[in-house]
Amino acid sequence: MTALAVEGVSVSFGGVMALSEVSFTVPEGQVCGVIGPNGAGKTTLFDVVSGLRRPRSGRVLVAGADVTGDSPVRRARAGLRRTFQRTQVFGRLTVADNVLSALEWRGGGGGLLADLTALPARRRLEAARRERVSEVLELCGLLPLRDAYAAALPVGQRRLVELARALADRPSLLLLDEPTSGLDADQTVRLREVIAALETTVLLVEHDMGFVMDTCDHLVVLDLGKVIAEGPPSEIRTDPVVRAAYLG
Ligand SMILES: Nc1ncnc2c1ncn2[C@@H]1O[C@H](COP(=O)(O)OP(=O)(O)OP(=O)(O)O)[C@@H](O)[C@H]1O
Repeated sequence: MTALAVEGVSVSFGGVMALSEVSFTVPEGQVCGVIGPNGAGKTTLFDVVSGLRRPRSGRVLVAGADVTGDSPVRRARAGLRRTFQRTQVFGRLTVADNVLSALEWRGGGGGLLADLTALPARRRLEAARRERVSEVLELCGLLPLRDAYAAALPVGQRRLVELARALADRPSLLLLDEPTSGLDADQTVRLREVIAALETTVLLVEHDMGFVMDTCDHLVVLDLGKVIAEGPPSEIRTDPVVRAAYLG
């Protein structure tokens, strides 16, 4: 099944075509990297897929459903999660509570009465949430830091907390914006392992070419708002058009 389809998407800012008739598809379970030089349109593409920006023309389909007119919140409810170039975590919450809060928004149902009486169903749900938090923290190598306040962490660890938050609810489509930025070498290896272990479809934008080549199944290369090449990393690495435009 196709997890994501971008069909003829164009975005312009004044006279600048940030995206021009961009089309590509990402099959379910694939890790797809979007690369390109500065100003190629990568962030704009992420904004269109996550719903922060409406394209002038074209469509975005998630799991076959046209979401072009849907808000970011609606897309999140449909299973899309995104991390940002600048990390977004709750500094005053612990690492564990950051992840727990990413699970909270569905609510446990039953309202105040259920809270007060701690109905068995409510307790089971709470236990399942806590278990999921531990699972995700372990996956991201954050278990030893579960009680640390996020604000006290260096940027690399905060980035992993943001990733853990994005993974908590088992997203169907995960968008990662510059995920290695701020990570040290060990954390970068951990990130690669986490992504490899996921069954989720991933779309990522990244400047670290070594990481991209090792992590992605498929690459889409943008230059000046246009797709100039796409294919597996081994082909992209040697593509003369890509080398001329980007890799040098
Ligand atoms: N809000 C905006 N207003 C005007 N022009 C914009 C805006 N956002 C992006 N652009 C322009 O659109 C083009 C694509 O920008 P975009 O940020 O999507 O590229 P990028 O590939 O993410 O670049 P980088 O790698 O530097 O983050 C650029 O020419 C940029 O100057």
